Amino acid sequence: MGNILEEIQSVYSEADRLYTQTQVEAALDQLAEEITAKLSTQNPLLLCCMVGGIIPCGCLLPRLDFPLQLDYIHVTRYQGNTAGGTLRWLRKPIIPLQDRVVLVVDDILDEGHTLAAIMEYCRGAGATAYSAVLVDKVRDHKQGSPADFVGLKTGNRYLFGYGMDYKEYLRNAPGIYAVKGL
Ligand SMILES: O=P(O)(O)OC[C@H]1O[C@H](OP(=O)(O)OP(=O)(O)O)[C@H](O)[C@@H]1O
Ligand code: HPA
Repeated sequence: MGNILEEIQSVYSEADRLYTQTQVEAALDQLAEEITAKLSTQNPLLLCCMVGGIIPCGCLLPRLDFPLQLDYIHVTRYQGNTAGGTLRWLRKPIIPLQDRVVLVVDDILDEGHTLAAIMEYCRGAGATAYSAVLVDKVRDHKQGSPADFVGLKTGNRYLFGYGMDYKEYLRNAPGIYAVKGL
């Protein structure tokens, strides 16, 4: 246990901070404005993608001052690793999606596999589905469509903070950071 905590501390202290907390909060304000303009009269169902979506979704909710419902979905392909693998479906939403406007909220769009699968699932269940991500990582090969609402863009580095983890730690880091060397 000692070793992992030392590793986390050293990753944190050596990381590059790409966006400060103030910058992320400003991006969340902007994201919420765009979502409000598009969905405030649509009685949307927000789907928080666990685990990383919990912070962006939790930050957005009080900024979305109109009627909406909240449920969550849990699909994972990184499982504490810094490279993605196969998708594992751990939890589907309980609230029916048929004929609903759904907004899927996640922390990051990276290779795109996770969001593409979730959007396909939502549309297959009869929803009109939109997506919102706090971070869109700019990279060559992306699966699926771009997100409908994007907070911030980054280069192709391994990130943590505001929901994004390094080995399941550092989701709570108050800013968006890139791991040194990754
Ligand atoms: O665009 P992709 O390359 O598919 O990666 C993006 C997904 O990866 C992360 O989830 P992860 O599987 O790590 O689960 P977590 O939310 O529990 O960290 C992140 O929260 C996104 O859902
Ligand atoms: O850069 C990342 N950081 C954390 N989790 C992720 N899931 C996909 N890409 C990332």
